Amino acid sequence: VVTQRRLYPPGPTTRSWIFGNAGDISVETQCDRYTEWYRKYGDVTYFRIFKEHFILVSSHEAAVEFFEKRSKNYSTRPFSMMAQLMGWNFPTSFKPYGEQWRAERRLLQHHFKPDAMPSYHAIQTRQVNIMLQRLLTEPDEFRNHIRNLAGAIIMSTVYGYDIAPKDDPYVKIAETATSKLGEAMFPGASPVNVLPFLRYFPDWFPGCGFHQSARDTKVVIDAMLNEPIASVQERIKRGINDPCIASQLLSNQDVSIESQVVKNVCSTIYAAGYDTTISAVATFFYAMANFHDVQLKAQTEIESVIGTDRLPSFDDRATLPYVEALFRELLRWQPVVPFSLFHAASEEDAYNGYHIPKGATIIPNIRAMTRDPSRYMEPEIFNPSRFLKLDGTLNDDDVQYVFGFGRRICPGRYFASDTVWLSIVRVLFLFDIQRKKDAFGNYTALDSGYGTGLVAHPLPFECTISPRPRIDKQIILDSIAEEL
Ligand code: HEM
Repeated sequence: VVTQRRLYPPGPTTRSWIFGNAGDISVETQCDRYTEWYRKYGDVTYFRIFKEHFILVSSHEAAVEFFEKRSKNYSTRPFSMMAQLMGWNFPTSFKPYGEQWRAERRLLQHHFKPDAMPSYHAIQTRQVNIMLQRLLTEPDEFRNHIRNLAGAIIMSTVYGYDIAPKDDPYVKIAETATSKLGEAMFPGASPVNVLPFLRYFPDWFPGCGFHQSARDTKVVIDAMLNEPIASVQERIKRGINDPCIASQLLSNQDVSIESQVVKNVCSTIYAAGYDTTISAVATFFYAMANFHDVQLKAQTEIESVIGTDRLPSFDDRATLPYVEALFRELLRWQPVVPFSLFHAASEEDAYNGYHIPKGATIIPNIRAMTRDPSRYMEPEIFNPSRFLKLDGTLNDDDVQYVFGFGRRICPGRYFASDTVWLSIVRVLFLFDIQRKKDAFGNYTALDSGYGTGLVAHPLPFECTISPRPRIDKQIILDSIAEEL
């Protein structure tokens, strides 16, 4: 009997039949390896780690084909044993395609649809202003101010809770839980992800140190799910009804929503929205210090449209095309989630004659799409003008693909866009961001590079943030105080 061997898409040769490409790739090297593989093998690449199949999708066209045209088959998520042991399987983001996911996703979409956005503008404006005030007094602490901005906006929107300026207990819990995410999600990061039977082996067995890490994380995740929501329930009992998302979900009269669903949805917003917002705003400071001419151009636009005696606000967004282009370039230049969240194939499939096995993990290589030379000339250069037509108006590349694809596209994208846009336009208005100078008065190079986690952050770097001399500080301080 002649059986035909199924042909997988092209990809690196395996090291051995058992290991596949395990050892070729790690959390630290994945970015370089993916780049190398798609350049060598094309936009749909196959590799294997033990018996797990992976398909790396590196072009926008292929991503649209998989995740949008064939979304029925590619909208689920891969299973991760480590995520399950840690308790990191609660977020909507990691749930398999199905009823549970659909119910939670519906609630997220309801609260984050475009016409719900103005209801969050007061919170976003207030927190951006707090960040401006802190930048005036403690500019070198800018990374902390950004973390506070992101944490405060989400905690206030979701739980109606004002975080403490330093060491807030809820923020600490969420940060600890999130720091474990790489271990849970990256295929080779924990042995139990590739050899799930290891979960039945005791702690002392070689390679089973993951048990302790899983137990520790589980405690933190339980706190993240339960503690903030308990405080909202407590306030509702006392008759205090904040207009936050949690209290709306808990006191919805029309449909009773299971309390576990409320906890999942609220914590998902934190888990998905905190680190991502921090990354985008931190990249803004990094890019502005590195590409000072871009900063000047944006400031010139703001000054000519708005003047110097009032802060820009959401209503000004459509009148500032260069700032909008800068915002898009920020998302393109250093994509916040370079390899998105992995999708998986529900059923086997064929693509260009190649076999896609059932259960294969599909990796959207967003980073490669942002560096496609046929779309973006000199992709490593930060150049907002690539999003402008000759007449200075915006072109139709709105880089939405950095928020993912198809049925799993980021439901928080409008909210994130508003937070990041207001942050950048107000910081540009008020401050000059520069590289540091050395002892001889020369600007020092700024090339700290980026971390390798699920969410890409610029590694620690320094810059000088000083109020722009053309802006009357007092007028601004007064208007900030009015909006607080
Ligand atoms: C600049 C900021 C952000 C970026 C670049 C970003 C990007 C992404 C990406 C790439 C995905 C994966 C989509 C896919 O699987 O195809 C995603 C999923 C998700 N994002 Fe965001 N995100 C951001 C901010 C936010 C915020 C602020 C929230 C919450 C308000 C949020 C909530 C979610 C959720 C819940 C999912 C999972 C959706 C699902 O699995 O159905 N994100 N995001």
